[in-house]
Amino acid sequence: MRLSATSKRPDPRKNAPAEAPAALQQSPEDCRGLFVIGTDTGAGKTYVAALIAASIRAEGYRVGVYKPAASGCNKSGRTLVSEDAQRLWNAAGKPGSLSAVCPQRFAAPLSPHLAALEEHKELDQKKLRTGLTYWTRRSEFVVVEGAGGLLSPMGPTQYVADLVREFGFPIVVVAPNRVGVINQTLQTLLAASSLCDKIPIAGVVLTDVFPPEHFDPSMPGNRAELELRCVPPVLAHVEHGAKRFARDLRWSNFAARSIHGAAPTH
Ligand SMILES: Nc1ncnc2c1ncn2[C@@H]1O[C@H](COP(=O)(O)OP(=O)(O)OP(=O)(O)O)[C@@H](O)[C@H]1O
Ligand SMILES: C[C@H](N)[C@@H](CCCCCC(=O)O)NC(=O)O
Ligand SMILES: [Mg+2]
Repeated sequence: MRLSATSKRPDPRKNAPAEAPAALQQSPEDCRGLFVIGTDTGAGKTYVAALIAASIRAEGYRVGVYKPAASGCNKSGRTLVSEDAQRLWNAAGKPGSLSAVCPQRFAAPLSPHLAALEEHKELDQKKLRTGLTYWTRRSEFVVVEGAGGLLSPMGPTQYVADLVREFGFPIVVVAPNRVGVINQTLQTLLAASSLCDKIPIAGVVLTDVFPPEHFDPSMPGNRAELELRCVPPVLAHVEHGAKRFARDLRWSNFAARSIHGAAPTH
């Protein structure tokens, strides 16, 4: 770790300052990260990514959170608010600035580039990538959340998978505990191994998106089925409403530096 000021880990019991002082800025290539993808939109990425960010923060690290673009944002006065960005930012302890968590926000609940077009704008491909540097410069760890699934479009010819490949952080696949999850998870893992073949897959996290009263008979057995069929490990099963992971997982150990040395800056 090449921190210019100190290599000592901050005391997790003390409130970290909202903004890391300039002296704590580090080389972006030292930042370790995870890229949280889902089997689909609404799979539970934000819920799980927030728990991961909070867990790494509780280990005592400075955590950044990044969502390259969000759609389906709500209007608050004249600005568009991404609920995902807010949740991630809160979980990470409100580091840096909220607008840097998700610099490109659009209203329509569509693929971000189509949502941008609805507003007569263009999704800025460069900013999707450079926005990450804000976090890699000031954080020991960064948790990135995609939009939709791995093959959800991020432009006319671009996909979430392109960002996963370019950022170079290990993948966490979030899978919703409902009937259909086996097929969706295996398809996502296949797509990742084909489109992002150099990127390690840390594992799968199953999450109870529905409360117990929405029981479907696949729910009790989905974890075992996934464990049987997936090559990467099923790292966790997050129960509905859980505030933390049931098992004490050190998420910092699953995160890694970008395989490219540094995440892209252009
Ligand atoms: N373990 C859980 N307990 C309670 N609610 C959950 C859990 N996991 C997911 N959810 C809920 O399921 C819904 C979908 O989850 P979430 O918003 O995290 O999905 P997403 O994959 O981030 O979606 P998007 O593609 O819009 O980013 C949300 O209402 C979320 O609160
Ligand atoms: C509107 C959704 N919630 C999501 C975008 C999902 C795009 C899915 C496109 C597709 O795969 O068909 N936006 C977001 O994560 O910010
Ligand atoms: Mg989300």
